[in-house]
Amino acid sequence: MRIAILGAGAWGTALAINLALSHQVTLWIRDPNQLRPLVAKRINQRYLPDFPLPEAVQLTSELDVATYTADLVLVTVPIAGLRELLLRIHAMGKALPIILGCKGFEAHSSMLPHQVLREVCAMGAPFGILSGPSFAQEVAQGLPTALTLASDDESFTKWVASEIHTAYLRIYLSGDVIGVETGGAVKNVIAIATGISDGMRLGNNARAALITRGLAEITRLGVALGGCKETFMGLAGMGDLILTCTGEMSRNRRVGMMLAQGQPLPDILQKIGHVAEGVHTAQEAQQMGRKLKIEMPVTQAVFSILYENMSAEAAVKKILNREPKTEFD
Ligand SMILES: NC(=O)c1ccc[n+]([C@@H]2O[C@H](COP(=O)([O-])OP(=O)(O)OC[C@H]3O[C@@H](n4cnc5c(N)ncnc54)[C@H](O)[C@@H]3O)[C@@H](O)[C@H]2O)c1
Ligand SMILES: O=P(O)(O)OC[C@H](O)CO
Repeated sequence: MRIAILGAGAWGTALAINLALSHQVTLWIRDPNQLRPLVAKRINQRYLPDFPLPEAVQLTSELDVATYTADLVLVTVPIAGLRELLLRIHAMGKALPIILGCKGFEAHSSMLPHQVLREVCAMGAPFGILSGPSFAQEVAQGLPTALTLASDDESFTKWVASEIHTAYLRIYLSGDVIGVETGGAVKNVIAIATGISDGMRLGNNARAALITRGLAEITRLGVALGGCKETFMGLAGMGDLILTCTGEMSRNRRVGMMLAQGQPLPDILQKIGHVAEGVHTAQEAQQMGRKLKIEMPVTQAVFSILYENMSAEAAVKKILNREPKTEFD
């Protein structure tokens, strides 16, 4: 199969390396200045160093070249670039089957990735969401990884899963697009919270509490948005939450650890040099929680630290001083 991967950050590059084992892969790079060194060295030095691109991966910064003969398009740009990219695809006038790999809510509209897709490309081509616990470096290394592929179209997910699963990449199917996307978006906010907690050396008990109560608020929001409760116990819910809250490779967790050291957010983002989707998603999730009257104390705490100048110490105190309540709503 011919697969176009649109977005040459860590995630797009890792998927290109993995999928090139069994498919013809073209990797689209938005920035021509990033394309030149990639073509010359065949290593994505900025976003995924140490992993050479197999010869089979073709490289281009021309969107029509990348998608011209593609049987499947995998979108791996950050959510901030999703709408612009989809508008460009739409303008080409082709109804391409698309898998979305970004995690977050769109800034200002609070839309999930598939909602942006539906708004921009109402052309009726099937689409799906690929999510779950997956650090790009480990996928590039060929280490075992399990992902969830969600779509309204079961025959489409079955076809895509049969094509993209490999010996080390196992794909589970789901019909719950909203649940899978909400889990992938909000886990990044909770990972910032656990990073803050670990950076403050609040201990293992505090981290376990944040993960568990974080899962409770992700589930409340996801169900209110139309997701299924059980999805949040799966790979795109609890699975990705555990990975991102505990894995040293997580950019969102690292943002939290640096916030705990008192570093200013712009400096942190510059040092990380990659997207940390939880930073913007904290804003959108906090607003949605308020609008839908859903209790999201951990998200609120991260929002207050990021956008309301609240100290991490004050945020911790506020969470702990809440009235006792029953564990399950
Ligand atoms: N890295 C991972 O382990 C991983 C795993 C699963 C999912 N994801 C998701 O994939 C998405 C991309 O993450 P990443 O890790 O590849 O990011 P990254 O920071 O490694 O790379 C970002 C890439 O997107 C490009 N970019 C930045 N702004 C853009 C815009 N406005 N329009 C188009 N392109 C833009 C950059 O040039 C770069 O190529 C995110 O939503 C992330 O949550 C990442
Ligand atoms: O490094 P993070 O925090 O963006 O997390 C990457 C992936 O989403 C983990 O599944």
